[in-house]
Amino acid sequence: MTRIVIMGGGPAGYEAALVAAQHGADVTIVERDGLGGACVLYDCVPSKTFIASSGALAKMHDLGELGINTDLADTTVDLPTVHGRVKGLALAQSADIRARVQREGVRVITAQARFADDEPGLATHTVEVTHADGTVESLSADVVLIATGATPRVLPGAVPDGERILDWRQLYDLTELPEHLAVIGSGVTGAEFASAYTEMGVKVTVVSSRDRVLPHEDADAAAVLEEVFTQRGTTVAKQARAERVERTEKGVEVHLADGRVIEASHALMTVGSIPNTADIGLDRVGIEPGPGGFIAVDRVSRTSVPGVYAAGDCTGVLMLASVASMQGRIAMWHALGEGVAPIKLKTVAANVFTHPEIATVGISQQAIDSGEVPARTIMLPLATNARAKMEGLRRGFVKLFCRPATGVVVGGVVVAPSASELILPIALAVQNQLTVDHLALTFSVYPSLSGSITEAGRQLMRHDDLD
Ligand SMILES: Cc1cc2nc3c(=O)[nH]c(=O)nc-3n(C[C@H](O)[C@H](O)[C@H](O)COP(=O)(O)OP(=O)(O)OC[C@H]3O[C@@H](n4cnc5c(N)ncnc54)[C@H](O)[C@@H]3O)c2cc1C
Ligand SMILES: NC(=O)c1ccc[n+]([C@@H]2O[C@H](COP(=O)([O-])OP(=O)(O)OC[C@H]3O[C@@H](n4cnc5c(N)ncnc54)[C@H](O)[C@@H]3O)[C@@H](O)[C@H]2O)c1
Repeated sequence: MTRIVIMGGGPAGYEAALVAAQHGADVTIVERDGLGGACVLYDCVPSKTFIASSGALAKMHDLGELGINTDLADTTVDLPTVHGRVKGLALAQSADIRARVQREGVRVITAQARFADDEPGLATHTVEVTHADGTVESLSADVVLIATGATPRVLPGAVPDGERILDWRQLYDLTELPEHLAVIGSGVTGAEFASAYTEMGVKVTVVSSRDRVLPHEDADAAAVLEEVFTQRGTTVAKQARAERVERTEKGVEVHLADGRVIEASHALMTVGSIPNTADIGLDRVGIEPGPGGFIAVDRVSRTSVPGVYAAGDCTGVLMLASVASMQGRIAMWHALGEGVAPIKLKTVAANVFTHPEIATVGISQQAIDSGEVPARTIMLPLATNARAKMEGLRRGFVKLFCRPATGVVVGGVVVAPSASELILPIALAVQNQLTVDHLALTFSVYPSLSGSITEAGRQLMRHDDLD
């Protein structure tokens, strides 16, 4: 029986464990915290639960237009209940995952894991496991999966103190909403929290080191979000690199590299994550971490060392829970000799959970505009969609991209309140190489937002294509 040890019990680790157990391997997960990993306990799940509450408030802002009068001044946020719900759901989901993997026969050890091979190049690997009480156990493995995830990056001049200078994992310990939150970093994490706290009625200033929010996302989508921010009174400081954050009597001062100073009551640091690869004994197996400490893997999650695989955020390959899970499963299928297709990153669907949401799949507009990928494109504003008008939605759009000659769908973007749900038909088309004709001829419900997707397909149909 193949002995598999998995370091880390996040989506990469636990999904891998389920696959390996299903294929009859002897599987152990070593997780120092709780199953579900940082994803379930501190990052993805808590943030989306918090956003569910802020989203409920966001909807109330727009009710007046639909003829429903609400007194927003009378609406209050019961923060202990919101935070209690965030933490409770995370713990419950972690417990569910633990029960599920244990039901499948996986051994779960709550401890810190590191490689302890006597020398690199051995066929059997040794994983040393240190329990909280200091006792040490040694595990032999034919295959090891490194799935240790990542941790918030700390700027030396802005070390989180859990009171005024916070990382996103400390937010749910606040007893009151911040009066004025400076969000440092405008990547996906920063944008999501800036949007959520804005909806919660908090004054927010986003500190973006670039010329816009969401520098890695679709530029038109980012522009919509900036419009919403402006409308709701959220400020975006652009070309603003935070050098340090100092505590003052009343709150914090964010000192920017160009000399500007932003005052706020709290600072939320969202300046990225670093992989948890520094203290896991990589040198004992002969793995040299790449730039930033990430572990290089191929498309079936192999590292440079036989018998050692890596998956998830510690590899730096699209830091998404869905990608981590798929990398973990692929590693196990490969290790156990099952037929496996290498991961295809061009088909990954992702969503930014702002209001409105921004969902993307496949080739980006930027790759098309730069000439890297030839494609025909269409952008339909939601304002032209009958259902959107009924719902009072003025912002947002559907973009669809297809190959010039064949009409095969290669990507798309949806900006809408439920973009995370609406992106699926486009993702299905990209994954299965469907054409714009397939979308065009599909019945969508009338009236519906998804009607804009089939309409985009119709507008990209070209019978006179000679290329
Ligand atoms: C605020 C935020 C929101 C996000 N929202 C989304 C989202 O909506 N959708 C999405 O797809 N992705 C989201 N992500 C990304 C997603 O959380 C990560 O991609 C995902 O957690 C990666 O899973 P993983 O298994 O690689 O690592 P993790 O979830 O980080 O799990 C790794 C686990 O390994 C443990 N570990 C580390 N070292 C050791 C060791 N030596 N021994 C034992 N255990 C160890 C850690 O304690 C941790 O529990 C979000 C990220 C952030 C920061
Ligand atoms: N909804 C989701 O799926 C979701 C949510 C959150 C995060 N994630 C994923 O997690 C990964 C990390 O995202 P992230 O947003 O946490 O990190 P990131 O690295 O993508 O963004 C951090 C941003 O902070 C900026 N920055 C760094 N130092 C700065 C400074 N001193 N001053 C001002 N700005 C500074 C960087 O330029 C960058 O734009 C991404 O791959 C993302 O897709 C996904």
